[in-house]
Amino acid sequence: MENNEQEWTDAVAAARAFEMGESVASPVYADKAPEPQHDVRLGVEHLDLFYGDHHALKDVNIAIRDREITSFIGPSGCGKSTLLRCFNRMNDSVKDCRIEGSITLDGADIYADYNVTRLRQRVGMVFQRPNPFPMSIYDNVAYGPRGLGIKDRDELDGLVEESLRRAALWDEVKDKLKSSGLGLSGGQQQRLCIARALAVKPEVLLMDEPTSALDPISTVMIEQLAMELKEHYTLVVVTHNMQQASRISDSVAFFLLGELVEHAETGELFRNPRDTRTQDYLTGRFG
Ligand SMILES: Nc1ncnc2c1ncn2[C@@H]1O[C@H](COP(=O)(O)OP(=O)(O)OP(=O)(O)O)[C@@H](O)[C@H]1O
Repeated sequence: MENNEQEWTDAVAAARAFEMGESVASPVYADKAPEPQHDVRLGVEHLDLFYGDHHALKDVNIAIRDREITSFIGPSGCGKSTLLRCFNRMNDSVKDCRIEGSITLDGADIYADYNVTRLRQRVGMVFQRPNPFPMSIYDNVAYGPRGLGIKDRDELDGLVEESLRRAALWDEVKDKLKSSGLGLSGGQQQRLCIARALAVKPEVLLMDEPTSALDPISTVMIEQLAMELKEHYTLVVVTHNMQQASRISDSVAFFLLGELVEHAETGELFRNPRDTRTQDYLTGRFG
């Protein structure tokens, strides 16, 4: 399946969810991970993930802190998106995907007895390519709340406006809320998708290469937006863009071949990587 088809399928699956009610040692530097400034929101312990026989994540341990931006970097195929998708169980629908270990959200194991609809309401996702639904701007944002049973027009109006404001799009679209979301520019569409994710009042926002399909100006807008959003949300961002990771992240995790090699404060990781594999990647020796 093409990537964008997969993303569309995932986005629809997430939205629909609202309607239904080789063996590698532990991360070398796990003990030197950044000192927590904020509470741990997502905790990953001894996570192994297999796609059939393929061991895609290997004994991953990481703590994702609240109201910070954590970026995942690493060469293509190292497992960044796979881990991101575990956080709201988007891999559940992947045939032959199996996980071992635990992921907790505020201490509760999301792979134990956890309501997946509730999980996807608390943990929203923004994909690489903007994927507005083929409906009006208003209906795109109201889609999730309606799926959660909100019917009151004033309440929906309030949620739509608040979400579009938070996504820094309100001023640009307030006079054309009935127009199709597909008529917006790429950067506006991505902000619309962020507004759509915010409308169900999530606590965590996952972003999978959210700017890789955008022009530089739209990229800057999304980066600024992400930095504003972290005041209220926990953000996890997959990016191939090292400058972006260094600009927006509080901490950065470097993955290689399914292993979390190093997780450190952003300045520390870029200035003083502890693992030679991280150094080699950052200096362009591979990847
Ligand atoms: N649905 C799937 N079924 C089988 N294998 C998969 C599936 N999704 C990913 N993989 C494999 O798992 C490994 C990790 O993939 P993943 O997409 O998580 O990597 P990534 O680091 O996000 O890569 P990229 O930067 O290219 O997006 C790769 O070898 C990939 O081919």
